[in-house]
Amino acid sequence: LLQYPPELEKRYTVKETIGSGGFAKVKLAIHKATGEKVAVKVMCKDSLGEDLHRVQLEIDALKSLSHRHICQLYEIIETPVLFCLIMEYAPGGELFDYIIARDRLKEHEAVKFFRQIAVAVAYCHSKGFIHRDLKPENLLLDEQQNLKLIDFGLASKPMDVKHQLLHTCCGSPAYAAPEVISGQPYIGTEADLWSMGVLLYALLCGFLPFDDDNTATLYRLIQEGKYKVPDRLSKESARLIQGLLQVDPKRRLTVTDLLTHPWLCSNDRPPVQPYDILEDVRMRDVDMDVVQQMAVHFGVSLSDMHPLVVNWAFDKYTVLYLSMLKAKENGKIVKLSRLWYPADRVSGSC
Ligand SMILES: Cn1cc(Br)cc1C(=O)Nc1[nH]nc2c1CN(C(=O)N[C@H](CN1CCCC1)c1ccccc1)C21CC1
Repeated sequence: LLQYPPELEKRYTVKETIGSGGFAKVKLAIHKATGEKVAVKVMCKDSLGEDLHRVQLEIDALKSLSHRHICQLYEIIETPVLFCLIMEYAPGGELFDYIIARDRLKEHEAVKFFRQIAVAVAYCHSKGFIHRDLKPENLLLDEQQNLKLIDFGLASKPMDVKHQLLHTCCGSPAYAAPEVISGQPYIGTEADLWSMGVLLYALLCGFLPFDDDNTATLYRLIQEGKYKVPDRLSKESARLIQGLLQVDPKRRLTVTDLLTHPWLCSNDRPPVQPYDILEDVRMRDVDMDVVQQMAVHFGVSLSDMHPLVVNWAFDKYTVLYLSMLKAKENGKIVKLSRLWYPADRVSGSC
């Protein structure tokens, strides 16, 4: 790959590639100031072609979404030829590989994961975003075996998320809703819920409900909406899958039905709290201890540092604040070294 931007090299040590697909490459990197691992999604502008607008969609979505089950955007470094998205690193890899390694998940583990996915999708919908590509490949495991939703490149933000009709047929065919593949205008939230049904089936069975090498056959199977339910599935889980894999989107469960479904609140798990869906790191109070450490690091006053953090510019202040917060939540003590090169000092009063 061509040389990385100086801005990236200065504050990150770029390591090996951990993912490559389509028009992007994901590298592991170390955030020098905190020692924390991050993932850098690098995209060359000139090889993006008409995918450039997808990157813009993904950036807009990621800048608006901040939730514990969505892979957090930390910093954006853009040059005339490159986009570099510095993002949260999930060391557990893709949920897809996790399922394959175990054949299929036990019910109690599927409940745990599916609840996290449901809360993440409910949060996205509440912020007006449709993911449109929900599948196990787009769910990563973090160090605590919790899920992080990624790949918002197909996401869309219709004005009225509940009623605005979408037209683009996109996402992976096996997870696509009947109304999406039939080319009719469809409501994004309803299409995401169908994909959740396919996802839940894959978690519990280890294979797909609708699968065929021939795409035309696959489409027919999806539009018929007939699939086999293995006997070993519990009645409750089979009923939930049936509620999600309704060919008629008007008969399909909504995300609210989903969050209150008995199967999700089984094994004495408390019902999902409204906070779980509204949580936004930015709406939480700013952690003033972290801001104070940053002020010392940059050699400025707390009152100069605070506005730079709550500015959420996805710049070197945003990544430092979020990286420190994550380390703190993981019980790690991060000692920020004092900056010696004045050029890096905060511009303005100092
Ligand atoms: C695979 N793996 C194994 C370990 Br250990 C860690 C990982 C890993 O990927 N961790 C990780 N942390 N944060 C990220 C990743 C991967 N990653 C990704 O965004 N990964 C996606 C994976 N998509 C799934 C279907 C098609 C591609 C990707 C998108 C474009 C190009 C390459 C990769 C981010 C940046 C958000």
